[in-house]
Amino acid sequence: MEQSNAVPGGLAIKKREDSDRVIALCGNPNVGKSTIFNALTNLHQHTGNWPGKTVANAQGYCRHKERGYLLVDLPGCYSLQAHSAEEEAARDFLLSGSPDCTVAVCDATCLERNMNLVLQVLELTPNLIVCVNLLDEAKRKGVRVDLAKLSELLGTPVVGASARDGKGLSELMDEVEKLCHEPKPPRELPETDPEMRVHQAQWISEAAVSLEPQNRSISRDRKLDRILTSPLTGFPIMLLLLLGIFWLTITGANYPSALLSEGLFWLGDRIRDRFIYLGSPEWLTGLVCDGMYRTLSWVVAVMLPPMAIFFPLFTLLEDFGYLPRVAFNLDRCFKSCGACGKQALTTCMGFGCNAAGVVGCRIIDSPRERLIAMLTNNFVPCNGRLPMLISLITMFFVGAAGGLGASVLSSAMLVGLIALGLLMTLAVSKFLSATLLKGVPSSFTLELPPYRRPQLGKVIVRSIFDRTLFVLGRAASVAAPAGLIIWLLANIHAGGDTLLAHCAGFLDPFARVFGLDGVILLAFILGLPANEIVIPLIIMAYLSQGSLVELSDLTALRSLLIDNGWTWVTALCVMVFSLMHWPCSTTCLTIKKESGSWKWTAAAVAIPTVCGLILCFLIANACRLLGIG
Ligand SMILES: Nc1nc2c(ncn2[C@@H]2O[C@H](COP(=O)(O)OP(=O)(O)OP(=O)(O)O)[C@@H](O)[C@H]2O)c(=O)[nH]1
Ligand SMILES: [Mg+2]
Repeated sequence: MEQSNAVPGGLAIKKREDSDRVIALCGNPNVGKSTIFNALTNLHQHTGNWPGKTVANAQGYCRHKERGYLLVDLPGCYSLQAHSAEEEAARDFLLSGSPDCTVAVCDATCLERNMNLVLQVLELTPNLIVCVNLLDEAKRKGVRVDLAKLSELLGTPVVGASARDGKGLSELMDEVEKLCHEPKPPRELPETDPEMRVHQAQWISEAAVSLEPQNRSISRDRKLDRILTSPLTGFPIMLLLLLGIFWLTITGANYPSALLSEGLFWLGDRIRDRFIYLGSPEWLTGLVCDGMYRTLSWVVAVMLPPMAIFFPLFTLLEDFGYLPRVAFNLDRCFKSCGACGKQALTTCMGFGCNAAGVVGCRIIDSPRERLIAMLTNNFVPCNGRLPMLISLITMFFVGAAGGLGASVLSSAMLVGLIALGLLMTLAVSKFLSATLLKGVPSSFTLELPPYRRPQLGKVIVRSIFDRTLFVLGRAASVAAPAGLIIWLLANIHAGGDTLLAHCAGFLDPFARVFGLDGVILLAFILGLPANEIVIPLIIMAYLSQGSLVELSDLTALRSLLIDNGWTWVTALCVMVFSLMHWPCSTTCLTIKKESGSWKWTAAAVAIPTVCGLILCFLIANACRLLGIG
């Protein structure tokens, strides 16, 4: 049986059975709540080494000793006096009284700061378990926590854990079971005044924590911070790291991409033979094999390898704790444009997926700055657009010949494009904060988390299965129907010409003003559900118009594009337009949901599109005037 009841905090609790117990996981940001939640529920909440990843309550189911538990992962908060939307979500859920038991997750390396929240929750409910997490890190830093003493002082069960290695979780669930099935009677605790609580927290943690004198890892963190966040070295290192990531992505993806497309096309031919053998009518063979299957193969071959390399590399940096340092470096730039430095974090999330970046904007407290961050998130290319940019750079600017020089040049061009996107983000943020969204930038404190050694194997597996295959699945589910539409457009005749020719012809004069053509613009329009399918659609459309060539590699693709009138100027305009045009439909719907307004959603569509069109117009016409391209 499934039972559902809405509770404050924006979450409808869905129990499988009446006897299921509800467990809330609360705690300061970045202490490992979602890691514990994922380990117990086998779900995939976003984890990473920076505060503020979880922005809304999430729930998952787990069984322990034949009993069912519903776990609720709450956004991190420092206190129950909610200052931001996600703190409010956490507080409302705890105050609603629906959890049977609350687990307060603490960071063993800085217990004192965590104690404040623990004491506040304790005033709210006696059914509390304190989970002291990150014990492995504490050990490395010479911090020792006396768990028994802590339990005695707090009067609640205390469990130690290293959640990332799965240690202590079974003990935690044992305590949860005990507490859920023998709940403590409510006790009347007077509400402590905040200053008293601070002293109490200090006193408790001093009594329970002992420090070994030498502490090399803290001084190592400081040294590293001095290099990574200094005004002199911070920016060049950021650019070099980005260059390195793209270089690895481009060089690493080349060979598997070619292999995949060869394999998939070979399979396509076999499927076609089978269709013919079974006597399928020509239109059906064309529809399935040339329309749906081909588009799908292109999406898989072009997207899978770069994504399978880019995502793990990016996640490694995220888990290492580099992203907040990027935010720190870019803070001054964003602030001088009237926006919030935390926007750097949401911009980074946009690299994975713009919709995720938009949801992540909840970490920005001021509504004005949050809106600016949402409206400009699309200026960073998401993973659906990166492979397209990479293949165009390879085909038109570097040559598919390969070699170290070529791949470094490709990466440098990509970094240049991303720098352009970032510049546009800043320029548009400045424009918005001077016009429609006037205001003074608010100050914020962004905690720089300790550097953590990422778990290489786990990161690779997690980013391939959780992220790459998810994004690919979404793209593929759109690619097949889009392939079908383009095939139908290319094969249904009206008035002596195909529908595709009519549509492309209609758009052509307008598109040419901006250095594009009708087919390209049509592909961008049909690519609204997912950017990944734009290039496959362009290929399909050109192929259906002319002779059918076997497109086994980028050289063949380049000839196809050149045969259809492309020059490097066209490629440049397509790249710029890909960087700056309307967000995909998922991102648009997310912006509507987050901003609650169709007006701002329309602005989020119009702003990048207008910027892209202006830039393309300038590029195309400057080249035309100068007689180049
Ligand atoms: N060394 C170590 N790292 C851990 C442990 N538990 C979690 N982490 C890492 O700590 C970071 C933060 O973990 P999350 O689970 O995302 O933290 P959270 O409390 O959900 O964070 P927010 O949602 O931002 O409040 C991640 O990089 C984890 O891999 C642990 O026991 N040991
Ligand atoms: Mg979390």
